[in-house]
Amino acid sequence: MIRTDGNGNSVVHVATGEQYDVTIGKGLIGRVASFVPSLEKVSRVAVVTDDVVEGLFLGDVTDGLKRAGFEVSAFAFPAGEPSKNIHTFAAVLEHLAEHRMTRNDMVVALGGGVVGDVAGFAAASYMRGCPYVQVPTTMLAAVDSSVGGKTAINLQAGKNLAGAFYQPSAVVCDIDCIAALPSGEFANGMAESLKYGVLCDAGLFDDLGDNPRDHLQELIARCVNIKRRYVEADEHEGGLRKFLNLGHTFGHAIEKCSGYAVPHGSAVAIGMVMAARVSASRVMADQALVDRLARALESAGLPTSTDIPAEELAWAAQSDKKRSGDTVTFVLPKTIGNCELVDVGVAELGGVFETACQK
Ligand SMILES: NC(=O)c1ccc[n+]([C@@H]2O[C@H](COP(=O)([O-])OP(=O)(O)OC[C@H]3O[C@@H](n4cnc5c(N)ncnc54)[C@H](O)[C@@H]3O)[C@@H](O)[C@H]2O)c1
Ligand SMILES: O=C(O)C(=O)C[C@@H](O)[C@H](O)[C@H](O)COP(=O)(O)O
Ligand SMILES: [Zn+2]
Repeated sequence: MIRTDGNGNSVVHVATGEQYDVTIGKGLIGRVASFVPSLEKVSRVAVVTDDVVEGLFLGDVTDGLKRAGFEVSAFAFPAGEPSKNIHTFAAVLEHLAEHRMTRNDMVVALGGGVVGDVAGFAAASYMRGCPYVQVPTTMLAAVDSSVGGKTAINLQAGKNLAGAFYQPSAVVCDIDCIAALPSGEFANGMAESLKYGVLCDAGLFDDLGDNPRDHLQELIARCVNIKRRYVEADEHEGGLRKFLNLGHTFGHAIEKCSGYAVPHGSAVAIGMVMAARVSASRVMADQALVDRLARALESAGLPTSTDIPAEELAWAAQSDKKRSGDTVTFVLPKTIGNCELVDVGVAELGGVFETACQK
């Protein structure tokens, strides 16, 4: 459910084991503390960010936290997916220890999905878990990565191979930050937003095509509310939550094989079109679905194909986390608004990727 608070912010309550609110509105960046419950035991706050977001919003966030009475430290690492590794993770942990953070003190993840995943995993691990707050500044982080408690880093073998399920204490999304995003980064967030439409909401899929930057608060709240439903029903991904991986088995392989030159949102966009092609080849969907999905993604400024050879992608997909024994789970769209989980044998992966890559 989406409610509106007294100040016009949209609020989505996430009722996982640890419950929290996602608050979406204007001008929130300097008031993060006012959206976090139970702060009485917190005295120190460590803001983790990247070196692009540092120059944009770190001052506002730290000033607000200091005004609220906290001792504040900051740690910024180089922006981008290549930083989502064990060295950055270790450096964040060392920062928390050097600043004498206790298990009651709080981490603030200020930035996009990379910051959220690394800082969230550090919060999950530091002293076996300290509270953290997600402050998403990209569209992708606003609609997806800041909600649901998946945290992770990449290993040499692939994407998100080490991590934890660890819910934040609050998510505070200032749409003024999202409005300031360059178009390429906004587009990456549109891929995950359109994903929700393909999964379960054809109306959202259409509405996202209608000048989304003019309706940011409403659209972000609708996306978060959809993610909430999957996460509440299946917090640790035993079944239903697997649907949120639409486009990701292909997408993670594209990211890895490109040396992370293809950003996550763009890889998911290509991956969703690949999934639709595989659906069509199995007569689960028609070609019109492939074309409609590709058109929507292209209109949002996203790529829909890659030149990486199918066999390289199939090889990378074998180390995907969604592999279980000798099968890999794919999410295949049937219509806009309806998808199915399909297990594919590892021996069939080559053929699936050949089909997926046919333009
Ligand atoms: N945990 C989850 O559930 C989940 C879900 C989806 C994606 N992810 C992960 O999220 C990551 C992708 O996140 P992303 O797309 O936000 O990438 P990102 O964190 O790398 O951010 C993209 C770029 O935008 C910059 N930036 C951030 N906010 C900005 C702003 N307001 N204005 C200008 N520049 C800004 C960043 O510095 C960075 O250079 C991937 O690692 C992906 O695996 C996780
Ligand atoms: O929250 C989820 O569940 C998701 O799958 C959201 C995805 O968009 C996200 O990219 C996630 O990190 C992928 O999950 P993974 O378990 O395959 O790493
Ligand atoms: Zn994703």
